[in-house]
Amino acid sequence: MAEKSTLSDSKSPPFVIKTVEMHTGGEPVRIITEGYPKIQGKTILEKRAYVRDNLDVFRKRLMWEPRGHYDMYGALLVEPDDKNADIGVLFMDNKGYSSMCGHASIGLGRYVVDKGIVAATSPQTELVIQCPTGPVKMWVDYQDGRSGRVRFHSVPAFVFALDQEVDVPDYGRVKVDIAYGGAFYAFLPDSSLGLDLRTAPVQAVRTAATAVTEAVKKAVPLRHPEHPDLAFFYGTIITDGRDEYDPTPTVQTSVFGDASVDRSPCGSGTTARVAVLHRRGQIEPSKARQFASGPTGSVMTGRPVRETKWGEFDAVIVEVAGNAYYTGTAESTVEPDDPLKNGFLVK
Ligand SMILES: O=C(O)[C@H]1NCC[C@@H]1O
Repeated sequence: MAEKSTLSDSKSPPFVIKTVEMHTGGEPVRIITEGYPKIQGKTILEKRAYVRDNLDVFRKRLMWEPRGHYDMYGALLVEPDDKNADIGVLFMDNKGYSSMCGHASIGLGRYVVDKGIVAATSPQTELVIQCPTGPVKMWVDYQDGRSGRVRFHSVPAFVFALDQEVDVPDYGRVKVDIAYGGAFYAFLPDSSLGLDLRTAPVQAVRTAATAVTEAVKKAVPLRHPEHPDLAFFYGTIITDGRDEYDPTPTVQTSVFGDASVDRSPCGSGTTARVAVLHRRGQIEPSKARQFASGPTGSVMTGRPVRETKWGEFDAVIVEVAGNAYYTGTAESTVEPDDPLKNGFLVK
């Protein structure tokens, strides 16, 4: 990387990182477009490990305050090593680097088309994004020179455990379903935590979901069909318990990373939840279900498309769709003598 764009602590100006800012259903997507140091590694998982082990200060500077905020989310474009992919992406949040992110992928779908990284075709443009979890195929609506709604098929989603019992301090013994939708999530209804998603303050949901996450992490060793690096537990999604098909949205709040609250319905979580609903016979390919975010009410749709296998797991390809919008651009800078230049979080 050119000296000029390093975020180094050396004397003068030089640090400038450019970003395009979007949101999907209210959840921020900070797309890093210029100024990141060179990322080493052949495979996308090697690149993810490289940024985690060598460049984490850049994540903190862009995700944390004062340039970001507690619940900020970012996407870093990288060279794909999958020859069928149009771009590669690493995801970042307040804690680290996830393996798949639906809301960010929806934003990226538009960005890739609008930037001309993939030539736009009407009525929709097809593209593939290589995520750490694997390839995500996308269709971006494109009409009259404008990109719009985005649909994606992530890697096969699978149920890891149904009705897994865990002891959650302060909440008691609860049953969770655990599923993979590009990342591992636990699901449980609000009623089993003594909450009502429609009225509970977001802080109460954040606290309860985080307690479940900690309990599941302690109690349940995960297995990923291909990579031990992907066998990490990402978050807990509290639902309104309305699992049986209904044309009105079912509400869910996803709490992931370091107790970050998703403003969107959570695309990877929706993928995982559809796998659970499919396993329980509660959703059909012909009837997409609407999933609404607890904090904002924004909606994504999800439906199972076809059954498949991934390693030892019965799996399903899930289609999720949603809308992302641009909110601006930014150039982030650092002054070497700023005592808070590396970012901070106020909890
Ligand atoms: O849409 C998603 O998949 C996510 N949103 C923030 C955390 C998850 O990755």
